[in-house]
Amino acid sequence: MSEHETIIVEREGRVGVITLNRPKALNALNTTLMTEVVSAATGFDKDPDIGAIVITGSEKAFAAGADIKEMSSKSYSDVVGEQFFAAWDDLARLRTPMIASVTGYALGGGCELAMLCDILIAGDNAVFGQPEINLGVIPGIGGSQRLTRAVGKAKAMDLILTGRNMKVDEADKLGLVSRVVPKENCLTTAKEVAETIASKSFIAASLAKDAVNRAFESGLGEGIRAERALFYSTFATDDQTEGMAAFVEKREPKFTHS
Ligand SMILES: CC(C)=CC(=O)SCCNC(=O)CCNC(=O)[C@H](O)C(C)(C)COP(=O)(O)OP(=O)(O)OC[C@H]1O[C@@H](n2cnc3c(N)ncnc32)[C@H](O)[C@@H]1OP(=O)(O)O
Repeated sequence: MSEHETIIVEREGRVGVITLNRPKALNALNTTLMTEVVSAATGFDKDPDIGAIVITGSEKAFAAGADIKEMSSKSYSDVVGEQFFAAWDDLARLRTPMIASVTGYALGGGCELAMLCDILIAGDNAVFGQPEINLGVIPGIGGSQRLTRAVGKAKAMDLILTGRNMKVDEADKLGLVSRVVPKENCLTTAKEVAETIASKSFIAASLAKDAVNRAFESGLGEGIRAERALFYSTFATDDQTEGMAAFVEKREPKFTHS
C-alpha cells in the first residue's frame, strides 16, 4: 500500500517523480495533497542521489485548481489563521530543478503549481487559466505574480480579470511553457529533460536555477505576500461564499458585489 493518499512518488535513477493522484477530483489541490507534494519534493531535495524532480498529473488534468469544495466553507479568519496555501511557498525554495509535465487542465492552483516549477513541458492538449475570479476570489499561490512576470501585464490582466482558459498554442506564444509536445510524449520528454539536468553538476544546476530565479523574482516575495493578504480578504466577502457554493451545487453564481 502507498504511504500517500493523494500522490504517487517514484524514483527513476537520479530523477524523482511525483504524480498527482486524485483522478475523481481532477487532481484538485486539497490540503492533504499540498502537504504530501511539499513533503515528497522536500525529501527529494535533501537526497544527494536525486538531481531533478518531475511533477505530473493525468492526461485529462495536471490539476483543475485548488480544491473548491474544501475552500468553500472557509472564512476570512480561517484562511488567515491557517496561513492557507503558505506551504506551497516551500517548493519555491528548493534547490533541485523541478520540471512540470502538464497535460489537460492546469487551472487556478494547477497553473500556479506548474509555474512554481522551473521548466514546463506541455502536452498539446494542455489548457491553462486563472479562473479564480469566477469564484469571487483571486489567485493565491503566486499566480498574479508569476503569470505577470511570465507573460507580461497585458495578457496577465486579460487572463486573470476575465478568468478565461487559454489553449497550449497561446500559452506557448506567450512564453509560459518551455516546450510543447504530443500529449502521449509529455511525461517521457519531461523525464528526459530531468535526466539531462540530473546528469550535470548538481551544484552548478542549483546555482543556475537560483541565478535565473533572481532575475525573475526580484520583488516577488513582496508580491506574493501582498497577493496572499488580498486573497485572504476575498474570504470576507459574500461573493466568495456564493461563487464556491455555486460551483459545489453545479449552478451559475449570483454575485452581489458584497
Ligand atoms: C482560489 C485559488 C487561489 C485557486 C484555485 O485554484 S480556485 C479553482 C480554480 N479552478 C476552477 O475553477 C476549475 C474548476 N473545475 C472546472 O471548471 C471543471 O471541473 C473543468 C472545466 C476543469 C472540467 O470539467 P468536466 O466537466 O470535464 O469535469 P467536472 O465534472 O466538472 O469535474 C469532475 C470532478 O472533479 C471535481 N472538480 C473539478 N475541479 C475541481 C476543483 N477545483 N475543486 C474541487 N473539485 C473539483 C468536480 O466537482 C467533479 O466532481 P463531482 O462530480 O464529484 O462534483
